[in-house]
Amino acid sequence: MTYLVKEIFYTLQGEGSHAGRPAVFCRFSRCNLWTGLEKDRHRAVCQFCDTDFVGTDGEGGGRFRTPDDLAQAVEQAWPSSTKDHRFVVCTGGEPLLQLDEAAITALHARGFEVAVETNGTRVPPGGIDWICVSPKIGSELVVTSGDELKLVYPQFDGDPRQFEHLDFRHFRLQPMDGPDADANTRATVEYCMKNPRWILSLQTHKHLGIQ
Ligand SMILES: C[S@@+](CC[C@H](N)C(=O)[O-])C[C@H]1O[C@@H](n2cnc3c(N)ncnc32)[C@H](O)[C@@H]1O
Ligand SMILES: Nc1nc2[nH]cc(C(=O)O)c2c(=O)[nH]1
Ligand code: SF4
Ligand SMILES: [Mg+2]
Repeated sequence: MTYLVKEIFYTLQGEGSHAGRPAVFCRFSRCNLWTGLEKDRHRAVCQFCDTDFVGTDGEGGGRFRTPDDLAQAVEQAWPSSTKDHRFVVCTGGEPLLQLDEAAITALHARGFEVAVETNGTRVPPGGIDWICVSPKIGSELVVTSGDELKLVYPQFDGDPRQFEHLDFRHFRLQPMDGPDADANTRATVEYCMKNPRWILSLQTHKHLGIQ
């Protein structure tokens, strides 16, 4: 199994329940809901993606031939040799197209707690410590339990109530970034205030000007 990775970098988790926590981000290449090419965006299942996940040419990116090669690259991005508080967020692209149990085991062996950001269309391998599912309207959601459900809002036909029966500990609503970001943020604040089951998730890294 060769892992295709767009980039690996150290920053703060910007979103969701772990916002503010130092983390290495491992951004896998490729997604099953969009090619990542602008020419295809209008016909993609997921059309609002804010991320470049094409190729392996980003900071720290590359092709990693073994689980341990991947874990070593993640460890290299962590700032200290102590194993305290090590945290990696596997994202993408869609990380569950590539992340397997062997990679998770290798990351654990180097002391990392492993979180995943997924669109919820692929069954996760065992061993993940924190699963954040962000459903995309128009795709089939197969991951119906996890730690955090983080819905980008608003999505056409995407009434948040349709997810409330699912088995997640935290329900988060994140304003859709893009041309209507300000209006989407106001709508998200209003929705959370009217429906306190949902807690606002801001993309704080974008406001902080960090990766
Ligand atoms: C780029 S995705 C990668 C992980 C996975 N493919 C997924 O969709 O969850 C990481 C997170 O960014 C969110 N996201 C993507 N585009 C966004 C946008 N325009 N505004 C707000 N959140 C966005 C996704 O919903 C997801 O929670
Ligand atoms: N700082 C920071 N936090 C994030 N949380 C989720 C991200 C993602 O792209 O998956 C992301 C990201 O790209 N940067
Ligand atoms: S599913 Fe995730 S990575 Fe794929 S296009 Fe949508 S937001 Fe981007
Ligand atoms: Mg991002």
